Amino acid sequence: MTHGKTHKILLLPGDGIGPEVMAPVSALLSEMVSRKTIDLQVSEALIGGSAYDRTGHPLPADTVARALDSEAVLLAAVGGPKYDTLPYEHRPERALLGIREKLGAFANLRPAKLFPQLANASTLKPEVIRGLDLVVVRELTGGIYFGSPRGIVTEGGVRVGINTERYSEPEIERIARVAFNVARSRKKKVTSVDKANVLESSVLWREVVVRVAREFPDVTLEHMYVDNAAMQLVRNPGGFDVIVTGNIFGDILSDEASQLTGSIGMLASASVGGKTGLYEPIHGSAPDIAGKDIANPSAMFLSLAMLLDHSLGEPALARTLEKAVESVLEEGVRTRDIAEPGCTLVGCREMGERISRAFFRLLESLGRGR
Ligand SMILES: NC(=O)C1=CN([C@@H]2O[C@H](COP(=O)(O)OP(=O)(O)OC[C@H]3O[C@@H](n4cnc5c(N)ncnc54)[C@H](O)[C@@H]3O)[C@@H](O)[C@H]2O)C=CC1
Ligand SMILES: CC(C)CC(=O)C(=O)O
Ligand SMILES: [Mg+2]
Repeated sequence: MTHGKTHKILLLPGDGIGPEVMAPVSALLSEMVSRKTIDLQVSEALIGGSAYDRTGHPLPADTVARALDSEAVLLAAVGGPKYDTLPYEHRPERALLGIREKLGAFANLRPAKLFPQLANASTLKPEVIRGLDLVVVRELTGGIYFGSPRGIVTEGGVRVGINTERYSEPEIERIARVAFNVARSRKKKVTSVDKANVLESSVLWREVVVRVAREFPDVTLEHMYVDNAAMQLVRNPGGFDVIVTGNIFGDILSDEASQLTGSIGMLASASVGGKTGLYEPIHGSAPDIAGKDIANPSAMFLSLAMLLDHSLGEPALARTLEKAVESVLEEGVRTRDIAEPGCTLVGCREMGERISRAFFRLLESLGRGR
């Protein structure tokens, strides 16, 4: 099972439910190491509000250095009401954008796939979501979250909040190429989502995507305005294969897509483009449920699966971990967000333990565990 090389990964549990959903994943990794499933060096660092409390900075230099020195980073979530009144530079969310930028993780892949066991957990009719399987390819290090000028200024005695949406041709080209390549391994369809009827940044986005599409004649390209895309996602999600879009539109559409799969607690992501891959559930720190042991850790496990696949070259372990999540769902075990009548309702810790046990059981049945 080991490849003779020690992989190095960094865990960033963060805030709110972050440490709760990270704990069972960290335990799984420790057991993988002690069983010699994989040769791995795992360490942990601070990010977000918890880093601010301990060091006065939400993204300590030590965290950035250790992230850059790792093959992959697994991040849970940051933020919380306690930090909402801090100036932007000190906010946990700034640290999140900062680590993405420092790692050069410009392409955020957010697959939304329906586990058939959760067909009734979605708020949409089963016939609408049957077979749902799409990927949002979100540009992650540009757009309005990063553009300048930004800030709150006073103009003629009136306070004005300013943010800037901007995209350069190279930024659009590289994210478009990622999306077309992803589509090549799937149903060969890309839907580029923009607001080209009102935004110049979107006019350029569309022009560049059309140009890149010529390199991929086997992939079908369609364009959609973001307002229509938001509607089509709940009307006919099966019409999508790969959605490529900018930072803010991708953020919003992927949360919408998550609900089609039953819960935001089910959706993982991979942010790639730099030397070190960054893997995160798409959800936030969920302050409303933090500390109650009711969060769903599945997205955190599925993010580890993406890490094993994309950064560590371990697709078999990744598929086994996905199957472990599926087998626990198949047993009718549910956290509160995906509960249904007759299910076995469990907390975050127990859900995590069950996924881990299923993982090692499946590995053993494949002759890959002890
Ligand atoms: N990647 C990150 O670290 C992100 C951080 N945030 C931050 O998180 C904080 C809360 O933001 P919200 O808008 O409330 O978004 P959120 O994603 O944290 O929560 C939205 C809703 O989904 C539920 N939820 C989220 N994850 C869940 C899970 N694993 N299991 C069960 N239910 C889950 C929450 O209870 C809440 O009702 C804010 O400070 C925000 O800035 C938000 C999104 C992403
Ligand atoms: C700070 C936000 C941009 C985080 C978020 O909502 C996300 O990346 O999905
Ligand atoms: Mg989001």
